[in-house]
Formats: sequence, structure tokens, C-alpha cells
Amino acid sequence: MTAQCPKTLVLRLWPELTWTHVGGGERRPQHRPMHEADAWLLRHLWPELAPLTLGAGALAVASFVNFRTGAQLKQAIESAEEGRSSAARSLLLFGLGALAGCVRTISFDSTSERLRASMAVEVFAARLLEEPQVSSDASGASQNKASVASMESDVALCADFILKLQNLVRYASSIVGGTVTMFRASWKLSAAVWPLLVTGALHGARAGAKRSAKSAEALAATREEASAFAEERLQHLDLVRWFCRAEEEAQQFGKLCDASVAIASRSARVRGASHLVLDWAAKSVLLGLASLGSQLVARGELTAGELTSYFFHASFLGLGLYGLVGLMPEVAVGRAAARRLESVVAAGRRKEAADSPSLSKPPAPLPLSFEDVHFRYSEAEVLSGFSLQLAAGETCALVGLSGCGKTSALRLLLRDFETSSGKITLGGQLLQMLDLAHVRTLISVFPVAPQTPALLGTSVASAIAFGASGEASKEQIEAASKAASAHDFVKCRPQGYETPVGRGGELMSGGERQRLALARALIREAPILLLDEPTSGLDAATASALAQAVLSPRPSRPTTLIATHSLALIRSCETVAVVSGGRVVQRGSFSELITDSSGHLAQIMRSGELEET
Ligand SMILES: Nc1ncnc2c1ncn2[C@@H]1O[C@H](COP(=O)(O)OP(=O)(O)OP(=O)(O)O)[C@@H](O)[C@H]1O
Repeated sequence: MTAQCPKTLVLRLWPELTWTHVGGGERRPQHRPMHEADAWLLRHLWPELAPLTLGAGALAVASFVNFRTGAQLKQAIESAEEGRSSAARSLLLFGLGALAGCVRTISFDSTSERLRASMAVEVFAARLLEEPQVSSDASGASQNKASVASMESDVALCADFILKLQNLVRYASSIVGGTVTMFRASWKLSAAVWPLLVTGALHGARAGAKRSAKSAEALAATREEASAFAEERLQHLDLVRWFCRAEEEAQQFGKLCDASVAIASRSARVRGASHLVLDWAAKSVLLGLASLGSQLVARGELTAGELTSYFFHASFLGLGLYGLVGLMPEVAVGRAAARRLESVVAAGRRKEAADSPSLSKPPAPLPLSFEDVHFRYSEAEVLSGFSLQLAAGETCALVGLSGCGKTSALRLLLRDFETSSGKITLGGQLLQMLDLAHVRTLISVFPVAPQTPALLGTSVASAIAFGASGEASKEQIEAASKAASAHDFVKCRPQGYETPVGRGGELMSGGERQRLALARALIREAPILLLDEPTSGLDAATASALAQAVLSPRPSRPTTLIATHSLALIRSCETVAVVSGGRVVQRGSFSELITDSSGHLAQIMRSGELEET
């Protein structure tokens, strides 16, 4: 037999102990195997092993003192004349019990919050690394993104169930203590009833655990849908108010909640029925025991006092078994929550080859190319045979009718999605072969999606510095801000660069947010710059100042690809690529392309799709 470390052994035994090999997860196919979730739980539990062991030990001591309490009281009554020495012993024992209770509370309660925090931090960190997924089905997309509320509730469930495991010590000591004392009181009665009680309890625990895990999965899926709905509405509260949709949205939320109410009611009915059966069976066993016991008393094989004492001790066994039956469903529910969290963590792990090559350090601008790229979100292809080459430092406007795939092409460069076929290269290296984190350091971006720029940071300065590769100096922040035509309006604010931007930038106007988001992209000084409609909504003077600052020739100018409908920007770029039918159909300088009156660019201009700014 090969030697196993205690951690591996526990992992192997755990499913057997808790009987939760449930299929479950039918509604959430992305769920990973249960043993991965157990390993994840154990990884969080491992650093807490010392306080948890201390707490469990203290609990065992407190349980022992509880067992002894009756005997101490009896002794106090029977040996009143011995007086002080017996009382002192009892007081010492009670003191030990109280101390053990205190140690148990401190150990478990402080562990609880640490466990919760360590799980929450890991899940949050994983969510930050989550990549978007192509999904033609909206429900599928939302299933992949656990809502914050459901993640919080899963973290709380996990931390709770781990702490509830302390009750195993309590129940185990009740079962062992009860068994020993009841066999000592009457082995005949015990031999008749013990196997029945224990087998019944184990079956009850097993069935309860399986059922609870399944209903917890279904409940979590419906709650998830409701909380994702609520989060989305609360995030866009303005829309709800302006379109007077409060009542309708509340009703819709109510319908989603009804689904979880139905599942919970069904599971409550099943639990109620099994309680009824268990209760009736337990009382029937008691009745049988009472009748058997009275026959033994009648035959003189047992005294009435011994029979009473037997029932007293048997009640310990009953309480222990009853507790165990109740605990197993909670364990199953906790493990199901751990499985959901582990799948979130797994989704956030970067799938990178260990030896992914990196390009030499920026900031030298890099050439980029698309070669016969095909890409689809669902059935219809968005890009079909898309080819485009940009020399290092070139500025190119990507032009086309709305929905032709400009943003999608930029997102492929960011590796938000993978191509169906074709090649994308950066600096001559195949994009898919480069380390994903490295790709992101090579590219700076002005919101590609979602297109309304959000700002993250407490102040203007920190919102701009968010884009920097490392620490950003005051001078760098101001330089980026000037290049993005933001410096003048920032300086007019009493707090200057310390002006708060609010949540997501809500304290800034649309145009201000736009310019700060551009400053955030420029401060990165990456070799490639991707801009998606950077001037939409800006006035003509600001838009042309911005175009001048970003596109003017300079040695360190990044290779710049701009998806735009702005004529001012298109004219300022060195080259233009016109997209139609998922491919580049016209390529050259603006002046060259516009001379072809039947060409694609001229047609787009005639259609009124392009704007002056
Ligand atoms: N995440 C997504 N999932 C599914 N389909 C998408 C997704 N993003 C975009 N699409 C679809 O892909 C097509 C191309 O969209 P894309 O945003 O690339 O166009 P665009 O040329 O940038 O449009 P616009 O000029 O209006 O910004 C559209 O039909 C759009 O509905």
C-alpha cells in the first residue's frame, strides 16, 4: 500500500463520509468535479487547522464536563458531609468546562471570518481574471458570470458549514458516550435496538445529504438568475427611472423569486415528510423498548431504576444520531456551494502554456497583422477573411457601417475572443502563442466594450494612473491628461487632479469621462494603441485637438488602430481600412480612397454614416 499524506487521505474519504456523490448541476454544466471543490476547501482550511483542532479539543473537553455534570451533582447530594473537598473538585471541573467553552468560541469564531475572507479574496481575484466568453445564448452568458450576491452567499455557506463540522465532535461524543453507558445499563435491551437505530440514522443522513445537495443546486441556480437580474437593474437605475419601469421590473424580479420559492417549498415538503417518518419510527422504537424493558423488569432481570437510567443514557445516543442526521444535509449544501465557487476560481485561471514567448520590452511600436481571419459569436460570421497589415507606428482608421465588425476586430487583438481561423500577429509573433498578460501590456485601449467609458479610481489622478504599467508620476499623469485634452478642465476644478470621479466616473460629464479614459490609455505608453470611437460626443475643437495630440508624427508614436465614424479622425490617420461583409475591402490614404467616387469609402460617406467630429 502506498503511503498517503493526511490531506490526500481526508480528500479520498470525504465523499464516503458525507455520501454526496450527487450528479446535480444539470442546470450549470460548467461545474467541476466534487473532488476539486473538496481540494479547494481543504486548501483554505489547511492554514486554520491549528485553531480548528484547538477548538475541537476544547469542545471535546466541554462535552466531557457536561457528561460528568450529573455525576458531580449526585456526588454533591450523596456526600454532603464530605463537604468542601467534593465541592471544590466539582467547581474545578466546571471551571475547566467553562474555560474549554471560551477557547472553543474564540477559536471557531475568529476562524470563521478568516475563512470567509480568504475564500472571498480568492474568488474576487479569479473574477478579475475572467475572460469574456462567446455565447449565442444570453442565459448561457449569465450562467457563466456568478452574481456578486450569489458568490457572497456561497462564501458564507462554505464558511458556515466548515464551522458546523465542530458539531461532529459533539455528536460523536454523544454517540460513543451514549452507546457505552446504555450497554453497561442493559446489554440485552441495547443489543435489540442499537443496530436498528444506527442503521436507520445512517440511511436517513445519506438520503438527506443527497436530497439537500440536489435542491441546493437548483435553488442556487434560480437565486443566481434573480440576483443577476436585480444587480443589472440596480446598476442601470437611471434607465429604470426614465422609462418608468420600476413596477414592471419589480414584478419580473418577483417572478424570478417565485421559482426559488417553489423549489424551497418542494424541498421543505420532502423534509417535512421524512421528519414525520423519522419521528414516528423513533417514538415506535421507544415504545417497543419500554414494553421490552417492562418485561425484563417483570422477570426480575432489570430494576425499575436501571430501566430509567437506561433510557437516560439512550437519549444521549438518540441526540447524537439525530444531530448527525441533521448535519449531513448542511455539509452537502456547503460542499455544493464550494463546488460553485471552485468553478468560478477555475474559470479565472489563465490557460497559458508555461513557455509562452514574450516580445522584447516596449515601448518601441510594433507592426501588427490580420491574415484571413474568420470569427463568429454565433451562427453568422462577423469577420470572414479579414486581412489587414499595419507597419510599426502607423495610424489607421477602421471604417465601416455600424455592426460590420470593427469593434470585434479590436477585441480579437486584445484576445478577448479567439479567432475561428486565420492568423493575427504582433511584432511578427502569433498572437495566440504569446502570454495573455504580456499581450495586454503591449496594447493600450480606449474603451472597446462597453463603449461608454467608465473610470475606476477615487480621484482624477488615480483614474488616469489606473492605465499605467507601474507607478505613475505626477508629471506622467499631467502629460497624458494634456495629450487627451483633459488638463484644462481638470485644472479649473478647485481640487485639480484630486477631484473625486465618483463610482465608475459618475461625477464627471460624458465628455470629461471620455477625455480621462483617453488619458488613461495614453499614459500606458504601449507599443499598440486601440481606440474605439474616441471622439464621439466631443465638440469639434476638442476632437481635432485630441486627434492632433494622439496622431501627430513622433518617434515613440504607437501603432494606432482606430474604429471610428469621425471624418476628422479618418482624415488625420495616415491610412484608412474600409470594412464590409466581414473583410477589408478598401485600403489606402484618405485622399486616395476618396477620389474613387464609386468606392466603398465614398459610398459610406454618401450614406451619412460618418460624422464631422
Ligand atoms: N459579445 C457579443 N456577443 C454576440 N454578438 C455580438 C457581441 N458583440 C457584438 N456582436 C455582434 O457582432 C456584430 C459586429 O459587432 P461590432 O461591435 O464588432 O460592430 P461595429 O462595427 O464595431 O459596430 P459599431 O460601429 O456600431 O460600433 C454585430 O452584429 C453585433 O450584434
